[in-house]
Amino acid sequence: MSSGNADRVWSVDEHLADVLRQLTPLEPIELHLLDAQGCVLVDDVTVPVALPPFDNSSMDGYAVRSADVARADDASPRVLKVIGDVAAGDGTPPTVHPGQAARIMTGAPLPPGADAVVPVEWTDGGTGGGPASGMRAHSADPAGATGQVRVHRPAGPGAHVRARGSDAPAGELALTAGTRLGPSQIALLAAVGRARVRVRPRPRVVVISTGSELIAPGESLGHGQIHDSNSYALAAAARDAGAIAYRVGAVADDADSLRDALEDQLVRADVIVTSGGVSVGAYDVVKETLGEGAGLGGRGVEFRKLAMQPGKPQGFGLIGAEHVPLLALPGNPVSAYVSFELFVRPAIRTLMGLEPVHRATVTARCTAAIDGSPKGRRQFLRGWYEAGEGTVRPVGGSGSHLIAALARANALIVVPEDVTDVAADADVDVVLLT
Ligand SMILES: Nc1nc2c(c(=O)[nH]1)N[C@H]1C(S)=C(S)[C@@H](COP(=O)(O)OP(=O)(O)OC[C@H]3O[C@@H](n4cnc5c(N)ncnc54)[C@H](O)[C@@H]3O)O[C@H]1N2
Ligand code: MOO
Repeated sequence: MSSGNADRVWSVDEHLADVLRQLTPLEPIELHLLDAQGCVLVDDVTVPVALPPFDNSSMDGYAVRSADVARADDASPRVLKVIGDVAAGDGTPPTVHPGQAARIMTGAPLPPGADAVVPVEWTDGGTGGGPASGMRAHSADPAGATGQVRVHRPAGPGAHVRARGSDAPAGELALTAGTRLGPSQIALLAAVGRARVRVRPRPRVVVISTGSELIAPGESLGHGQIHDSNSYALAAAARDAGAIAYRVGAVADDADSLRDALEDQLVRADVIVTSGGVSVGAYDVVKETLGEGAGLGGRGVEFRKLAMQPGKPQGFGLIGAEHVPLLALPGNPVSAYVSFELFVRPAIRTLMGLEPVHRATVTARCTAAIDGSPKGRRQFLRGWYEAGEGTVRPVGGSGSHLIAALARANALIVVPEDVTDVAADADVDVVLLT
């Protein structure tokens, strides 16, 4: 499949729909918790054991029987016998009988017999003096776990006790399928004892830039050469979208080199993104190679013209035995990046099962006039969006080589197909890039 109906001009929405229609979310796999960060859970997770699993203290203090301290006050502190320490992790705490207290640490299990905790600040801390501000380290003062304690304030039943299951009872739904795993969801999974979870994995996105003029950053330029910025931009954008990016260095404008690179990369790719070589020049190697099927199998790549600026020439298809989606983006740096945001990012998010697949679009007041937007093409101008003011201003011009202006933008201003001029202070649609 080389170019389909070469004269047909596709709208942005038609191309996007065609790409997404041909993608299916990746098969779920089981991953360690941290490897699953940012991924979508595919199963409901229930709480296997109550959280917390046992009644425990929320304060450093003394585990008591609440009836013993019901009338304690500064004038007549209640004196209790200290029978030992209960530290966090203690499996066999002593039983607290009437008239007794056990020194207890935050998170330690409430000992049998006790039904409340008195914070150490409400006691003399076993010193025989005034209210304590804390406990001395057990290593420095082992005697603190014995002797007497004077309690100055009452603690009712359940005071400073975190009841078993008060966070999440056993059997309760912890997380529902479809939840994206951020740090707090990972905290909950770990807390309920899950080490691994089934999620849709991050797609492995192989980024290949093409062009015999391209030199790696860090190397000095000869005449006619430029640094390869697209493979960096696209790999970074792929990561930002949630993918694992494999950046392949620039491939020369030579069909055999590109075919070799694709054959090498197909085994590890869930998506392939190329940049350059898709317009109408004599060295447009991506079009030349993939348009002829590349001998790579799959359904082939179709090259199209889109009614957009930048990003007019685009290729899309499924290649190789595994029908790996390949998006061939134009080489101009702004065209490549804008195309990524509009088509590749939604593709990545679709494969991950993430919603929404698109960047947010808002309406904003455009503080400067725009003129000369190409008729019949949806234009995406770079802009700076001020959320607090609800305004946007164009940054740089419309040229698709303006990388410096792109780096100062945080949004794309959308000028519709049927609009060529926008008056200052008119409302425009803005795609937010952050
Ligand atoms: N006669 C016509 N010429 C062009 C047309 C057209 O319709 N008729 N379309 C123009 C448009 S629009 C675009 S976009 C570009 C797309 O060209 P290609 O995808 O074939 O890209 P290249 O020719 O390889 O490169 C274009 C431009 O971008 C620079 N480039 C390429 N790769 C990188 C990279 N990795 N890092 C930095 N810069 C890169 C390259 O040096 C060129 O300057 O075609 C127009 N021409
Ligand atoms: O479509 Mo090209 O991307 O206008 O520069």
